[in-house]
Amino acid sequence: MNNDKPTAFSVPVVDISAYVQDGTPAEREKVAKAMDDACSTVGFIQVTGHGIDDSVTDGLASAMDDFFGLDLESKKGYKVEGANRGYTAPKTESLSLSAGVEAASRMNDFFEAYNVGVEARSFTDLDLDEGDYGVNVWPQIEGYRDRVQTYFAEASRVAYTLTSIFADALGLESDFFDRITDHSIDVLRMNNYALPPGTEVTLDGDLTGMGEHTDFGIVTVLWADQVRGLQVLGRDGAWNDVSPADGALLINLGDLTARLTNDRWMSTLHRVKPPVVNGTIERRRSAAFFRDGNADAVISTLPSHLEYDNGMAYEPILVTDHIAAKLAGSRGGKLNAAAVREAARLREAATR
Ligand SMILES: O=C(O)CCC(=O)C(=O)O
Ligand SMILES: [Fe+2]
Repeated sequence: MNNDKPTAFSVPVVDISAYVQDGTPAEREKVAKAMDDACSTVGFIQVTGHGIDDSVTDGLASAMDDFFGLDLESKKGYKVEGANRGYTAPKTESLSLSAGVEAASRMNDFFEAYNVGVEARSFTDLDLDEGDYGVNVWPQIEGYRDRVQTYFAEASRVAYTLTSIFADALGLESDFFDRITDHSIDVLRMNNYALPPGTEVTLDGDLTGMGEHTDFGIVTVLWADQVRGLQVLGRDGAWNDVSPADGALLINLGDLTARLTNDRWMSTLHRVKPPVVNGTIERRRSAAFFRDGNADAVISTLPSHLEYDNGMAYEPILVTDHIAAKLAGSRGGKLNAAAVREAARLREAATR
């Protein structure tokens, strides 16, 4: 069976304006219900009514173009060893290792990325470890930092709105997520999928833009341009193309939310395979804002979800330990043996 065949798969659209603005309790209840359905059936959602102005996303896209347009040597000047920050050159990461499987092609992913995020030092009243968060480096490009930080603040606001909706949808106290995300490890990974000019490609089968993986944390707010490439693993085990509708943001759940809900809400496997057009790949851009949770928070399955999935609950896990094991896979080349459930789903998809 061909895994790449399009199927009748669709990503639910949820309009969150009742939470962004002052919606009535009844309007909010409808949103929370739609979110619960989407999170328990697909794990990827198109979000409209988020309130991020086009000028802000245009600013982000232009900042990304300015940086990725530099020559490789200049970009490499912004590499940061041992932290999830700065420039990642093509083929230095392998996301599938974070999900516990070797890539079929044994080739690292060809995306390049630039990461910025929340720093421990911004919480002056807390004694946090800088190593759990990371320290930003900023390219010497006029207005880059402003444009990226403006988008970052907006993505953070949307992530906050989303976790308020999650609390209602899961029947939790309204401050449940605030308690585990009020000094969250948040990272914005700006991704560029492009091959160096002149690289000829004949087949796209073995080219991995970004290997199959689940996101690590609580929720991801994903801005992507409309070039094809993102594929999501459906419940039926087939890979499905996904691209955002005009003005919509994609959101998806990470492993920590799957742990909270004992997999009733899905941390969906996804990967990127940009299309090959006229012998080269079509350039594609995305920016993933990850809300990973407080480094010192312990994530345990919610009592209301312990019986889901035959009573097989996850062990409680410290956020920083979980993220470190995932990063050791994607950035450190070390197979993540703890990703048992993700690896099993991937192996099953590979047999189809
Ligand atoms: O490029 C995309 O659309 C997805 C990126 C992604 O999955 C990630 O950065 O974790
Ligand atoms: Fe991802």
